[in-house]
Amino acid sequence: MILETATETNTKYKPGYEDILTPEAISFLEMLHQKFDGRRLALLQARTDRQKRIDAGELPDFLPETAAIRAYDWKVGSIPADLQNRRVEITGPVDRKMVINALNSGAEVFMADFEDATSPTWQNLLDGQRNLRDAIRRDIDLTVQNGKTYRLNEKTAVLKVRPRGWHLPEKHFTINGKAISGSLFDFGLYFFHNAHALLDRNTGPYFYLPKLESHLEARLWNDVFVAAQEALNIPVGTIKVTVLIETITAAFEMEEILYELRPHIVGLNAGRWDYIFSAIKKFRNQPDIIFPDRTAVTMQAPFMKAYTSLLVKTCHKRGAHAIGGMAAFIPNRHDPKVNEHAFGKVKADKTFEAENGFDGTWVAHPDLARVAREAFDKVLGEKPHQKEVLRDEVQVNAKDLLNFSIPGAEITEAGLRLNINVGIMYLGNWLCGTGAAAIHNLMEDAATAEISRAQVWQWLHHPHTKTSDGKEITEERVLQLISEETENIKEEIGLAKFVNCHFERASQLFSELVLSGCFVEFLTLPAYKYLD
Ligand SMILES: CC(=O)SCCNC(=O)CCNC(=O)[C@H](O)C(C)(C)COP(=O)(O)OP(=O)(O)OC[C@H]1O[C@@H](n2cnc3c(N)ncnc32)[C@H](O)[C@@H]1OP(=O)(O)O
Ligand SMILES: O=CC(=O)O
Ligand SMILES: [Mg+2]
Repeated sequence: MILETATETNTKYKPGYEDILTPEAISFLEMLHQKFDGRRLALLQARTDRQKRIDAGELPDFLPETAAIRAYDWKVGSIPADLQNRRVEITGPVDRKMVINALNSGAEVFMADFEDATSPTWQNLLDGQRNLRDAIRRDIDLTVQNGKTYRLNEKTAVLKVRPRGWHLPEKHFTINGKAISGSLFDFGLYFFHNAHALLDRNTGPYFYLPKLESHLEARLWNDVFVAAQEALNIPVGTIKVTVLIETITAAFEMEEILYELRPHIVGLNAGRWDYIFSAIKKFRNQPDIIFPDRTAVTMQAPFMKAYTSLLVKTCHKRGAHAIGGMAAFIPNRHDPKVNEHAFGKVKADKTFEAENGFDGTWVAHPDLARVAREAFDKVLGEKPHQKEVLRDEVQVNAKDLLNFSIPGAEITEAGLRLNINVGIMYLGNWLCGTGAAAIHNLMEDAATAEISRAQVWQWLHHPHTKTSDGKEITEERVLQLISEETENIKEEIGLAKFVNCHFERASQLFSELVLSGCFVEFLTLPAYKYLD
């Protein structure tokens, strides 16, 4: 193993977890940090600079300087046998029970999530690393309080891991006084401990990459992978990744992202929730762009249809898989009516994706795997994917990607109230260490909650925005609704949870996020200071 730590380092971290934070693993993280953190910070600055240009009226477009990449004939690298059929991928946090349940769910793939579905407490992250390490080695039996035991089935899903996005620091692990990036921390520890073990088991180190905003950010990941593989004497190209196209700027650089990562990339995923959030965020200061109620921004909205069709076309042109996103409807084993509703909604969503040319999709809950499978089986039959469907008829231009009109949709009082309720509910759960929760029978995570708070911000900061009843959305009105919804939440969850999980703080944080004159880039950034 070649681990060069070029300069003296003064590394500090929270004690405990010595089995994960071994001296060798720490050297590996130091190497990644020293080599790549400067570039990461420069790319984050580039995001800020670009936002200023967008605010000044510059609209995203396909890049003239990379026209050759889009014009020439090339394909992504080889795709391993166990990533050929990805028709159902379950996602979930890295909690021990959920890891076992997800691996046993019957889905082809399990994406273990350190990102949207995880509140990044030190304990969640390090326990998560342990859980994945043990799962790979099939040493993960568990008995819970009620006596129920969990162990892995003979056949389990293929494991992928989603590290945090480039913007998040890991404050509990500092090198020369600087927090390491959450991305490098999550990726680095998982890769260091498991890459060889995965290869010994005829699979590989597979990842999902979230929230990229440009192909230069993809280039950084590619360079990280090359360095990581070289350090562990693993052939370059062994790591395989799927990139989430979940920012509006990345939608204009899908070919370039595939190109930058071509030794390592096997697919793109349509991360719909962050995509909607990104559209609201990037154009928040444009006076003529305003989004209606969250429930009205569906996959049938023109800009969502344009982006998903282009994603399928781009992937298939380059030999990559196109993977669909998350329908947020969650079943409830104790309520047949909720179940029926969720199954119907998910069936429609997955059928639309399969017919649109996607090769597979995400589900949020084990009980949804069957519904998604049926929809994809119907279109794929025995084939592992449908990459031969080139979608040549799809002609999507910049105007289509930026056409945010949704005919007939409105901003309503109910939509405003729901955004406030969900935003506070989610933040309270997150502060309490839970990164994904069923709220009003919908899966809520960091991406969906971002939409809720970004909408309230936008409606408040666009002058004279009114709900459909003609009433203006003012600071006083929003504060009144926040106060009412905080009381409703207290009643719903009970005083003990309200107090123990700091829901009052969640409510305060939500107010600050929506009232702030400056839009806060990610809600997880200010909230992170409260996490242990
Ligand atoms: C926008 C995006 O980024 S989407 C991707 C990120 N988001 C996610 O991954 C969310 C994934 N889903 C979840 O976390 C969960 O389904 C939730 C929180 C929404 C609901 O979870 P619960 O309230 O526990 O659901 P429910 O009580 O119906 O669960 C029934 C069983 O299924 C298990 N289960 C539910 N969802 C999952 C999952 N995604 N993975 C594994 N097991 C699961 C539960 O652990 C429970 O197991 P048990 O019977 O052995 O105790
Ligand atoms: O990560 C997925 C999304 O929809 O956001
Ligand atoms: Mg996301």
